[in-house]
Amino acid sequence: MVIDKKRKRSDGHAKRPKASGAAPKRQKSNAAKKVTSVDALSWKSVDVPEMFDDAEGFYGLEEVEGDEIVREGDTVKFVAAVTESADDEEFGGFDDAPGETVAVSEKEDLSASAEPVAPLASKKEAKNKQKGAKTKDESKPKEKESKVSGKDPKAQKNEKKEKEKKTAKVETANDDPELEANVFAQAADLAEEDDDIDMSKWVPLDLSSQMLSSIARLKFAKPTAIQAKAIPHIMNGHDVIGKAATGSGKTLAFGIPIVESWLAKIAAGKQADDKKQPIALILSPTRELAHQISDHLKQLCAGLTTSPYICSVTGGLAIQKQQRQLERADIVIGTPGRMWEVMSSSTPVLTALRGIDFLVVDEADRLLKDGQFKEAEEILKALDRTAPGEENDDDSDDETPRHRRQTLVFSATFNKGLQQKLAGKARYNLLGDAESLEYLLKKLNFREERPKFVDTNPVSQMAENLKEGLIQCGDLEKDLYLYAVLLLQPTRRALVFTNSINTVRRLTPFLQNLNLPAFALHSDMEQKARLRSIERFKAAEPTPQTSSSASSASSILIATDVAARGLDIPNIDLVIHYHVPRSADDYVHRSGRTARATNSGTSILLCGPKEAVPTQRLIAKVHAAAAVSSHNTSRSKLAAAGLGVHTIDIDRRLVAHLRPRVALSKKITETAIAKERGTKEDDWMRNAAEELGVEYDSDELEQAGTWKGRGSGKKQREREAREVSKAEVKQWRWELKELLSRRVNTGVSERYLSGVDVEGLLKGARGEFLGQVEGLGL
Ligand SMILES: Nc1ncnc2c1ncn2[C@@H]1O[C@H](COP(=O)(O)OP(=O)(O)OP(=O)(O)O)[C@@H](O)[C@H]1O
Repeated sequence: MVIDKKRKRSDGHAKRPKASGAAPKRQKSNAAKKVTSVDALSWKSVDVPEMFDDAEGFYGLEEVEGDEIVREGDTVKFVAAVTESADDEEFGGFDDAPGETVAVSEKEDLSASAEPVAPLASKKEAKNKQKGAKTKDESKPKEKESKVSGKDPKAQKNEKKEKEKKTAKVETANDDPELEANVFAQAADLAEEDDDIDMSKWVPLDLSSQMLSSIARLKFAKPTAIQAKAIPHIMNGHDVIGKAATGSGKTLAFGIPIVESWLAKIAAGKQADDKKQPIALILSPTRELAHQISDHLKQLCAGLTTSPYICSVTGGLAIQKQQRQLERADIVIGTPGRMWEVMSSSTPVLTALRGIDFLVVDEADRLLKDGQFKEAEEILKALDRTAPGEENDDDSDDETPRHRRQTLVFSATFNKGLQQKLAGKARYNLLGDAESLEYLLKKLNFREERPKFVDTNPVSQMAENLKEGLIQCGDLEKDLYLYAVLLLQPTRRALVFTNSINTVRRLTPFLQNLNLPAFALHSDMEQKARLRSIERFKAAEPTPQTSSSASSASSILIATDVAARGLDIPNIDLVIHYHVPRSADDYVHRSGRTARATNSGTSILLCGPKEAVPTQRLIAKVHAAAAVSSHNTSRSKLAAAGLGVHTIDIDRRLVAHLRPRVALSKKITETAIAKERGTKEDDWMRNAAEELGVEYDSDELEQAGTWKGRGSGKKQREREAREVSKAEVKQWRWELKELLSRRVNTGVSERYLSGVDVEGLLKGARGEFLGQVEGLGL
């Protein structure tokens, strides 16, 4: 049968039930049908790429909700939906199952440099913003703007054009081609855009005209809340502790005043080229974040006639090169481990860094409390120590703070007690807290007794446009539900968080076997492999959220908490917590990888029976403050209600259809992992035996190592998996391929399919659905 008409759902989206709140109800559509003529169906044209203009056949045919093609004998009938009703079905919950052992926990030092990232608003968006801003208050702001720069807007525009021309010639501040390429591509894009943008909302911050035009190039028409509040304090010379939701622009909140200060120094001729003196040191907990901050600042500076030299100092890259870069750096962004390595081995570098005007501690709560505590503390001590021969040198007090610099501390999460301590309202208990965050923050030696505390999200820590959901499932069903969510939730990029490296190692091939584009990221990976994963994740062309009710992501990153902080990757619209995070703060940061800036996004917790209690506590902690302030309800009640997080009522019959393919993929994955592990162990034992000069017999050792204690079941399964033959695995692969070549039948009667082009109808690229599915209802 050839159908050359092209049709599409008129609303462009799969119909979804409304979020059901706390009550776990499932809704299902049950449309009445009537036989109708082909022309009476709601045909709609769809846009197809030019290359398919002449194509005939099925291309462009999409499911229309409720419409079906029925063949009875020799007659083909078209059946259309007339009405729709929904009936509710009680959610029965799932059977408990033994939990998966989370074997390897991750060390929190991180690696891999991320390429520059900074989603710039689309041209259309920018124009809309601009229009909106201009119609609101047309005349006043313009006056103000010209007052700031002392020039009329036309002159400013010309000056801006001139600067753009010059920028192309300006010596670039970077010489790492890998890290630079993206920055310049984006800078070039910006240069193409010559639209005027109303910057009046920035005027109260009293920025230089150079800076304003640089921000205009980024199309940021107004400062975010944290920028509006923190920038004036920093520019007035205060120490600042800034707290604001994830994705709310904290990087530029400290970046803009630092660059402004550098520009002022240049203008005053204080920054002599012969004796380079960095102006700022920014400490970041992860390499990815360090490179991202560096790229973000470079983008900001791309519009300046002269740019500060920005360099990142992180592990995984050649140390000699970084030492050379440091010698001419104006702004240094580093991870504590590598920073300390470089500083402690070079007196000139150390001396230069002692003269910085700004010390920034980004993601302070994490940087200062985990494995990097030691190095961070050493760096802080070294910065404050007065070097022999320098003024104020005093042998009796080697660690006299010089109080030259401003200290800026930022994060989305600071606990309440700490906030009070930082604001000088509580006493430090140094003796009892030697290893605590408070202690180290004391070490920061703020030059003011009371640093300015800016909190733009005192009530809720979560991003404004974030939807949160929870799916209850058995521990051993998490893989199944992960796969179902990835198929059911329309997504461009999805980020899946786990608590262990082993789970990342297992889930990545598991999803790949199911034809999903999954990449891994954890701290045990080689630096280059980590970089590649992030690049691939970012590079995959995001498919627009389609009308199809089952659209899988263009790319999926499976990561440990190494990706939880700071990463700003565009178009992540789904975060899945495969394991419930270890702390409420981790939940906030993980979820914050989506719904950034003005974008929206979804965060979904997969919760097994054993995780129910910690999950409840976590939700209560994250959301209770918001609810208490708005409803004056007790915290315990709110915790029980699972406030702020919707229980997602996923269609269990549909999920059951996915079970066979998930089971096959699991078997294939676990067999491959067991075999690989077996070979590694075998090699290790063989080498050890050789070194000891004894004969190696793997069977004998295996027998000797058999015990019946904890974990013996897992060992037994691994042993069995190692014995699976290649032919057997091949057979499983073939079966899985066959299953994946068919769309999941969501209830379309087989009767309807007989005699129709079944092949054509069943073929789905990534396990899509044949028939209507209702998504997750979030
Ligand atoms: N004034 C602005 N207007 C619009 N977008 C902005 C503005 N300032 C920054 N952004 C964009 O917002 C995004 C998030 O910024 P940033 O990474 O600084 O957030 P953050 O608050 O540090 O987040 P996290 O807590 O997750 O580290 C970036 O893509 C950035 O380019």
